[in-house]
Formats: sequence, C-alpha cells, structure tokens
Amino acid sequence: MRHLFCRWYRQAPHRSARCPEPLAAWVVRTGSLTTALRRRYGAGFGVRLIDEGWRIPYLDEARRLELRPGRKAWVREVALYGGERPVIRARSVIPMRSLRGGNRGLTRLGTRPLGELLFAGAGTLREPLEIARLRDEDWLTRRLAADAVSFGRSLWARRTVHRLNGRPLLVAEVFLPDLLEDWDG
Ligand SMILES: C=C(O[C@@H]1C=C(C(=O)O)C=C[C@H]1O)C(=O)O
Repeated sequence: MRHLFCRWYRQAPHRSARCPEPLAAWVVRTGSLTTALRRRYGAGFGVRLIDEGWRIPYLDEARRLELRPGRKAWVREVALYGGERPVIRARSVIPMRSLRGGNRGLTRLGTRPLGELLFAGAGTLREPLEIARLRDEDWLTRRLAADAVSFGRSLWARRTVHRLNGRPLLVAEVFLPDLLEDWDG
C-alpha cells in the first residue's frame, strides 16, 4: 500500500481539524509533554527507546527540515508510557549540523526524555505546531502506530521544529488511544 504524506494543519485543531476536545488539550499543549505526563502518571511515566541512529529521514521530514533528500540524520523513536501502556509514540529527526554547538548530548539520551533537554533552559525556541488527523495509510501511522489503528479510532499527531541552541530538530508525536483511558480531564 502506498504510504501517504500526513496532511498537517497550522491552525489549532479544535477549529480547523475537529480534534475532539479532551485530546485537543494534549495536542496543542505548548509546554513539555514529558512534564505533563510525569504530572499525570508520576512514577508510572517512562520512556522506552524503540530505535536510535543514523537514518535517512522520510521525504516529509526532510522537506520540513530543508534537508537534501537521502541525507542521513540522527533519528530517535520512543514510546512514552503511562503505567503499563504506551500513550505517546514520538519520532525525532536531528540533522547532522544540529548536533554541533553543545547539542551532542542528543545522541546519548537513551531512556532520558528528549523534553528534559528541550525544555531545560532558555536555549530552545519552537516553531508553530502542526497538527494532523492520521489516516491508516499515512506513513507516520504505519511507522509509529500501526498497532493502534486496529482500535478503529482516529489518531492525531503533531510535529514541531524545535531550535536547540539555534539548531533545528523535528519532533513528531502520535497520541495513542490509551492516553484518554479513564481520562478525568
Ligand atoms: C519534546 C518532548 O520530549 C518528549 C520525549 C521524546 C523523547 O524522549 O524522544 C520525544 C518527544 C516528546 O514526547 C516533550 O517532553 O515535550
């Protein structure tokens, strides 16, 4: 099956893309997801490293980072857990040039949340959020949440270009159905 590009929106999801309200609060959150998940799950929060290394980004990612297609970047994929269940799947793409200038720690994170670096000091800026309602055939769905598609519910994702010490990295997050299980708002 041909994998489609995600249709990213720049507007807030509840206006333009009809993201259901309880989820929209997570999707448009401007602070650290790590901090929010820790607040919600406490010691039940954890990061499971799925893959990390020099990879060729998808064309969608290369374009957003203005990278030459086919040029490798440092790619990190994780699942963020709330208790026993994954609630977020994340994929970060870090161009080679972004690993300079004090950013070398980005390749040595392991199970330390990326958000701890990105939201640590004043050294990070972020570009506007992009939101997507994922379709089963979108490459991001297939890559990060193929198992969640069987729930038959729409999956939502967001992506942001963060600038750590002025250097860009793309972070995409898919919000899994379990994030809203026993949601009390
Ligand atoms: C960007 C953040 O970091 C989170 C942790 C990530 C990781 O450890 O790879 C990736 C994306 C985020 O869900 C955040 O906390 O907002």
